[in-house]
Amino acid sequence: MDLFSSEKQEFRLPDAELIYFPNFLINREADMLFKKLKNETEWQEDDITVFGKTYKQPRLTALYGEDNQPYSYSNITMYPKAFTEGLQELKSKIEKISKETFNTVLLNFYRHGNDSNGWHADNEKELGKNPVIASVTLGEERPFHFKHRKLKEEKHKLILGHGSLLIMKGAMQHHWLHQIAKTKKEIGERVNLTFRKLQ
Ligand SMILES: O=C(O)CCC(=O)C(=O)O
Ligand SMILES: [Fe+2]
Repeated sequence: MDLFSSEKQEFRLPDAELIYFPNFLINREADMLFKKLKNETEWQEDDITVFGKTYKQPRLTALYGEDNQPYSYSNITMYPKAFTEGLQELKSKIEKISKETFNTVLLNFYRHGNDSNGWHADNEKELGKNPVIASVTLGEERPFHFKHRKLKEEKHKLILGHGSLLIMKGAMQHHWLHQIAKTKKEIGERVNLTFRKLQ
């Protein structure tokens, strides 16, 4: 029996459901997966255009999916590679604990503290009405900031640790924004996976 993976924190928030499993993966498993994903993922470095100016996206990304449906966000269109066995295994484990299903995973590789993911919501049309997003963290822990679009006092931070799983669901992607901010601290690498369901 895995005592750790059943430990669960549920956050009561207006217009959102947030569930956190700090020890979703045991350390040894998380260490192995971090190395494997860091080395074997087909990472890409995309350009983003903001107000007519083009920048390098401040992190590496990769998309894997069960079918060939492309995924577009922030003026970037990504074409999925086929799920690997390792990703498939992780997906099954998440589906079991969350009782949800997923068909796509977007991976982010934060190389250092200057890599980030700016304020956004995962509210693309193809994710359906109330997207369920399952987010796994490996490697360096980073704070995950989230704030309500209208209720200004609703601004929070959750430290996402190595081997953790965060589920965002309900109306969260309509009413809240989230980010991984840059930091000047000397920190290590982090791999994040967000499992999603494209309709
Ligand atoms: O790196 C994270 O924890 C968040 C990633 C994220 O928000 C995204 O890929 O949409
Ligand atoms: Fe996101």
